[in-house]
Amino acid sequence: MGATKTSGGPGHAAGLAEPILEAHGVTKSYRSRQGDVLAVRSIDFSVSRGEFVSVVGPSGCGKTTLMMCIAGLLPVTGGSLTFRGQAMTGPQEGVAVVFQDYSRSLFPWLTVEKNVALPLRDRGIPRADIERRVERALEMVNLGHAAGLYPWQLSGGMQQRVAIARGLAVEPEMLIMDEPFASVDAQTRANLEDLLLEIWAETGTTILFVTHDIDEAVYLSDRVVVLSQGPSVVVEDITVRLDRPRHQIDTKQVPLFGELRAEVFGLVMASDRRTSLSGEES
Ligand SMILES: Nc1ncnc2c1ncn2[C@@H]1O[C@H](COP(=O)(O)OP(=O)(O)OP(=O)(O)O)[C@@H](O)[C@H]1O
Repeated sequence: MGATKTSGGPGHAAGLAEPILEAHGVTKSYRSRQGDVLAVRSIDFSVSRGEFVSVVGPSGCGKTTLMMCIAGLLPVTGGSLTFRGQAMTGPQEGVAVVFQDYSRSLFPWLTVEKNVALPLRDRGIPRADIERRVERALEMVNLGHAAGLYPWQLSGGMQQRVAIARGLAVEPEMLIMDEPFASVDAQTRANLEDLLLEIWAETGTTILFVTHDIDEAVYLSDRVVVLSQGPSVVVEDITVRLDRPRHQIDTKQVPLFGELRAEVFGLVMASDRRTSLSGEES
């Protein structure tokens, strides 16, 4: 299965041009005892329906902050965010979030199926519908057999699959994933990446994915958005024209994969270096 310079996948089907998310001049600062901390300076980018977009940038540049704003969990300080053309003022029905730390996001006293059902109960979804959605979401992450187990009876990779199932059960139009595979070993990570690509192809859900891993960003995405050192701006928005479906070995051997990887790596390093040379923290 060779990967070439052509594109494919749900994000490249008809309708790609329709933006589901738009960020215009998004600014976010935090109040602290030492004064205001500007985390995000002015972010402009958009995501089309069905796209898989990764966000990378130096540590502390404001990736999580930006995702929290896009999820509607933090108010922006300036600029605007629109989801499906409507200004966002808080959490959206059609958006689900999966965080890195599954050990803190799953409730140990609830079974796997109850953990997955939780956000559906919060949304007042009828019981029969909840059962159907939980079953389907667990099947999608190959955990149908584990519905009655507790999180502490599962491996790290399985727990992260439960967290993904919980996001999928909401049947979101957009799934935000903040370093979801950072806490698992390399082999599990590769398996989870491929599982996520299969789910994306099957559901057509728009995915906004934060990662520190540049190979992962290039491997998974239609586009990689590179942020500067914080307070962040978008320094580059790179289109990944690698064939789909992708393959852990074959895709990574294609020259274009290496070129894209080097380009993204260079941008992140340059941004980091500019900051350390100037001695600026923000
Ligand atoms: N609640 C908060 N109060 C004050 N400052 C904060 C708060 N949360 C984050 N920050 C600051 O905002 C900046 C961006 O943090 P953020 O966690 O969004 O970056 P990040 O790119 O996700 O980091 P990493 O890559 O290390 O996970 C940092 O300077 C951080 O110290």
